Amino acid sequence: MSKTNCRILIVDDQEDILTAGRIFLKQHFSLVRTEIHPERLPELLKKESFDVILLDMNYTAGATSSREGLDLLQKILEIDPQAIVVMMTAYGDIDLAVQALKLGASDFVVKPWHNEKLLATLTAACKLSQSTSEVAHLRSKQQHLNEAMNQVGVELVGNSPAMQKVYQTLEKVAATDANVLILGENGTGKEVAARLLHRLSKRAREVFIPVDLGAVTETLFESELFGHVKGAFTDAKEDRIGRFEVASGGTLFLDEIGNVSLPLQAKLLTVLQNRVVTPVGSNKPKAVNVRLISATNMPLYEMVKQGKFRQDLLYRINTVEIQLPPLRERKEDIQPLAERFLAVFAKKYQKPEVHLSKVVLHKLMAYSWPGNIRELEHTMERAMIMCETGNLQPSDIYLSESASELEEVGLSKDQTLGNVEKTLVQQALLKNNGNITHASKELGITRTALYRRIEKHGL
Ligand SMILES: Nc1ncnc2c1ncn2[C@@H]1O[C@H](COP(=O)(O)OP(=O)(O)OP(=O)(O)O)[C@@H](O)[C@H]1O
Repeated sequence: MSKTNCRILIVDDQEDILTAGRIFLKQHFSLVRTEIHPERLPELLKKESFDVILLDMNYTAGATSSREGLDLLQKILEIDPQAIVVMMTAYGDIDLAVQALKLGASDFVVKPWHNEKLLATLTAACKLSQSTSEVAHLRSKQQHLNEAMNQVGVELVGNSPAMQKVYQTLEKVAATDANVLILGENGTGKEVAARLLHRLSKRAREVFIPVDLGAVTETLFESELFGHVKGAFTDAKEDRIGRFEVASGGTLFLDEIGNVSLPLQAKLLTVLQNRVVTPVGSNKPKAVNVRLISATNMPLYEMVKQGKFRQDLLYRINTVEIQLPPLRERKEDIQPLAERFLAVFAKKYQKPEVHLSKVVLHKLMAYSWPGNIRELEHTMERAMIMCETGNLQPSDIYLSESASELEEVGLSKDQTLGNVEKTLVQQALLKNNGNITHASKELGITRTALYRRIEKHGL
C-alpha cells in the first residue's frame, strides 16, 4: 500500500494516544512525529515543517476549559498562518470544536477516534495543505512574473516641459485608484504612460492587462472582456474568464476606447458603474476590482457632440485626463529619444554605438514626425541597419516626407543675415544628405567655403 506524501505531527500529553496514533498513521503517511510536551511546540515548528498538525485540546488531566488547546492553536497560526491544524476534542466538546474552527483550525476529530474517520480527516487535511502551498507558490510565481512584465517598456524618455507636466500628473494620480483617460496621437506613448502609471501605483505587484479594443470584434467583445461559461456559444468549449477578471486587483488598460460601438459602450458603462461582470451565458455576476486606464487617439469630446460616444461613459472613464503631446510639439525630446533608440538598436544588431551628428540631428529636428515616437523609433532602427561606417549619415535617415517639404527652420522668426545663411546651409546639407560637393554646388560656393560656413555656424 503506498503512503500519502504528507508530514504529520501529533501533539498530546498522553503517551498512549501518541503511540496509538503513530502506529496507525505511519502505515498511511510518509512521516509521523509526536510531541508530548506542548510547550515545546513553537520551538519545534521553527525548526521543522509539517503539512498537518493533529492537536489535542485538553492537556491538564481532567481539565474542561480546553483554553490551553485554543491558545496553542493561536500560537501555531501566529508562527505559520497557513498551517493546517486538526483538533482532537473529547466527546461532547462540539462547542469548543466550533470555537477552534472559528479561530482557524481546519477540522476536528472526536476522541476516542475511529481509525477510518481519522484517516479520512487527515487525508483531506493533507490535500488541503498541498493545495494551500500550491496556491502560495503560484501566487509568488505570479508576483515575480508581474514584476518582470511590469518592467517592460515603462521608461518614458524626454524631459520637455510638456512631458514634465505629464510626469507630475502621473505621480499624483498613481497614488489613487482614479480612472485615467490618456489622449494623444498614434505613437505618442500612451501605452508606455499607462504601464508607468501602473508601476507607480499601489497595484504595482499585480497584473497590468492591456486590451486593444480596436482589435476585438463586435461579437467577441463581451466574451473577451467579461468571460463566458461552457456552452454559451458554439466555440465555448469550457469556462473562460474575461479580461476584467484577469485584471482584478491590478490595472486594466483599454486601448482605442474610441472604437467601441454604441451598444457595447452601454455594456461597458454598466460594468464600470456596478463593478461586476456577468460572463456570457451565466446569470451569476462576479465582483471585479480594477484600476481602469483608457486611451484613444480619437476626439472623444467631438464624438460625444456627434452622438458617437456616450457622455456618461466619457465621464466615467476620465476622472483624470492626461494629454500626451505630439512629438512635433516637444522637439527638445527628439535628441534624447533618438540617442536612446540608437543605443537600444546598436545592442540589438550588435553594432558599435553610433554618435548622433549635428547634421543628422538637424534632419530629425526639421521633420514633423506624423507617426510620433513610434516613427522615430522605426526610423532609428532602419538607420542603424543601413549605417555602414559607425558614423550615421543623413542619407541613413529615411523620412516619409520629401526634403522639400521639411519645415523652413526658423526663417520667419529671426531673419538676420547670419541666420538666413545658417538656414540655407542647413537645408542644402539636409537636401543632399550631407554630401558637401552637392550641397556646395547647390549653394553656388566652393567646398572650402561651405566647410568654413559649417564650422562658423557650428553645424
Ligand atoms: N517617452 C517615451 N520614451 C521612450 N519610448 C517611448 C516613449 N513614448 C513612446 N515610446 C515608444 O514608442 C512606441 C509607441 O508607444 P506606445 O505604443 O505607447 O504609443 P501609443 O500612443 O499607445 O500608440 P497607439 O496610439 O498607436 O496605440 C513604443 O515602442 C514605445 O516604447
